[in-house]
Amino acid sequence: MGVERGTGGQRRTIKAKNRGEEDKKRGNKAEELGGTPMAAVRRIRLQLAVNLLNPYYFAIQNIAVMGTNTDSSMIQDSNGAFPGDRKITVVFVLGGPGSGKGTQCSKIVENFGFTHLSAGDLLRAEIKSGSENGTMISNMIKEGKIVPSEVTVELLKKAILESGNNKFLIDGFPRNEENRATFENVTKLEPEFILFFDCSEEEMEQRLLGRNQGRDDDNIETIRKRFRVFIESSLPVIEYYDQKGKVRKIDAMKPIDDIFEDVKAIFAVFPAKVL
Ligand SMILES: Nc1ncnc2c1ncn2[C@@H]1O[C@H](COP(=O)(O)OP(=O)(O)O)[C@@H](O)[C@H]1O
Ligand SMILES: Nc1ccn([C@@H]2O[C@H](COP(=O)(O)OP(=O)(O)O)[C@@H](O)[C@H]2O)c(=O)n1
Repeated sequence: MGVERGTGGQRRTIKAKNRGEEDKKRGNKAEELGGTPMAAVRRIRLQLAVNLLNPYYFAIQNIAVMGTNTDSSMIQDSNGAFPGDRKITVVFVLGGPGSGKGTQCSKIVENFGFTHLSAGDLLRAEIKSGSENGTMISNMIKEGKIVPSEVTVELLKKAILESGNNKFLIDGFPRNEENRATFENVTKLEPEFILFFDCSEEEMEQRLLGRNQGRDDDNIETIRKRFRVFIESSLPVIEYYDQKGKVRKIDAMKPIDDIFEDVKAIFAVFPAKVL
């Protein structure tokens, strides 16, 4: 399956040569935002170094992949005690801004008992919490840029470890190659598949302008920047998984309930939640 941009817009296949370009640009542009992203990464690395001196932290953070099942992984602490023999299932939910990822995730949660982890929601909660990374994250989101992966992966890892569930929809992640590689290195978790919502820019733009959630980034200028980032940085990740046969593409131009019928067919491999 070729991964193409938009159903109704100009269709073009995005080649892997774009991969990494946004990451390079972001590195150069980081200083424009006061050098804060790199400072945040340094802070996290320093914190990790301090944490490694703490035996309890080491015990809960040492995620080991057990067994030979390649579709799912077992995640355990170094003593085999926390969080127990949890078999973790991860589905990445990707698609352009406004393609309907969050809307469909809520329905999957209701019907299939997954826990929904939206990378964007976790980042926005981090801003609200008054975290020292808050200003940097807020600046990146206002610019439609991708927050350094160390920050986002830490938030996802914490949410997974704190959850009692073992099935996760990770929405809006991985958004670039760095997100993907960092998550894989840190958690050793491999997604079951990637649910990809394919929608034209025209439709996504209309939806975002009507979303009305008071988000700083749902204005026309930032929306267009987010579309560019999606094409340059996120589509190559979808192509990467497509080459592994892991992409389940959904026509996201349809009405919400029709889309969910298609989603349900894909999730039929998982047991339905007992209501
Ligand atoms: N299939 C659809 N048709 C029309 N509007 C939709 C559809 N899916 C979602 N929406 C609306 O579009 C907006 C963006 O949807 P959302 O799920 O927040 O997208 P994403 O999480 O991909 O950014 C929301 O206001 C939502 O209610
Ligand atoms: N993996 C991610 C996900 C979101 N983000 C940031 O959060 C913003 C909003 O992402 P989102 O997933 O909540 O919303 P949509 O752009 O999909 O509507 C993005 O434009 C990025 O600035 C990020 O940096 N890294």
